[in-house]
Amino acid sequence: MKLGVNIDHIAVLREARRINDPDPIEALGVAKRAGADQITIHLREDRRHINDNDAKKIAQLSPLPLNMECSIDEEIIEIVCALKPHRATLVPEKREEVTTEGGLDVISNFDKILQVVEKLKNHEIDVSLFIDPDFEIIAACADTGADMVELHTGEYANIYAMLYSNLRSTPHSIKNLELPRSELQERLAKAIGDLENSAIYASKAGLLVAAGHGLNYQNVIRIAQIPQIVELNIGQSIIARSIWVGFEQAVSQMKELLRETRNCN
Ligand SMILES: CC(=O)[C@@H](O)[C@H](O)COP(=O)(O)O
Ligand SMILES: NCC(=O)COP(=O)(O)O
Repeated sequence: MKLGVNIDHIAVLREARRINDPDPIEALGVAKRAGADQITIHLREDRRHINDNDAKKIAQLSPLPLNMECSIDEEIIEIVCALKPHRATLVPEKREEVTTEGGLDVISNFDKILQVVEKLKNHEIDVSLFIDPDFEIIAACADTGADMVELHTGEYANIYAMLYSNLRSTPHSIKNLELPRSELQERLAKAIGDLENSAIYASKAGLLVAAGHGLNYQNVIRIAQIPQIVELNIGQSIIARSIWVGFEQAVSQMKELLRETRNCN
C-alpha cells in the first residue's frame, strides 16, 4: 500500500506568520528518506497554504512522484498542465470551507470533468477523482477516462473521532454527530461498508483506488485493511504528530503502520 504525504499543513504553519519558515520544500527529501511513496499538495484557488511558488518548486525538485490536488477551475488547470505533476487529483472547493467537505459531483459536472480529464491526460498527467463512496458516481468516473478514484474518508473519520476521541467535549464537536453511541456505531459500520463496497466496485470498473481525508494513526488501520485500496493520502495527522516526534519519524511511523496492517491481512 502506497503512502502519499500531503504537506499542505507545513504551509499552513508558515502562512500563520506569513514568512518563509517552515519551508515545504525541506519536507521533500525527508519524506523520501522516511519511506513515503508520493508527495501530495493542494493548490487551492485561494492559496491559503500551498502557493504557486511552492507548487513550481515542488514539481521541479520532488524526488517522489507528485500528486497535485486541484479544482476544475480553468486557471488552476492551466497551472497544473504547465507543472506536469505525475498525477492531478480533482477535488471540489468552496472558499468558505475549513477543509474539503465532500467529493466531486461528477454526475452534475460530467461534461466539464470529461474535458478537464482529457486535457490533463493530453499533457501526460494521470488523473484521480476525489469522490464520496457511491456506485453511481464511480460509474461516471470510469466514463470520464480517469485512472483512479480517491474515496473520501471524511465521514468515516468524523464518526470515528466522535466515538473514540475527546472531540465531543471540544468546541469542534460535530453537531450533526452528537448522537447516542449506539447510533454512531451503526453509522461507523455503514461508512466502512460503503468504503469497502465502493473500493470493490471501482476496482471492478478498472479504476485504481486510493483513499484519504481525516485519516490518522488510529482510524487508518481499518481503511488499510481494504485490499482494493492501493494508496492512502494523509496529511494533517502526520504534520500534527511531527510536532512531537519530528516529521521523519511521523512519516515512517505511518508507513510502518500501513506495512504491518497489510502484512497481517
Ligand atoms: C482533498 C482532501 O481531503 C485534502 O487532501 C485536501 O487537501 C483538504 O484541503 P486542505 O489541505 O486545504 O484542508
Ligand atoms: N486527499 C487527502 C489528503 O491529501 C490529506 O487529507 P488530510 O489527511 O490532510 O485530511
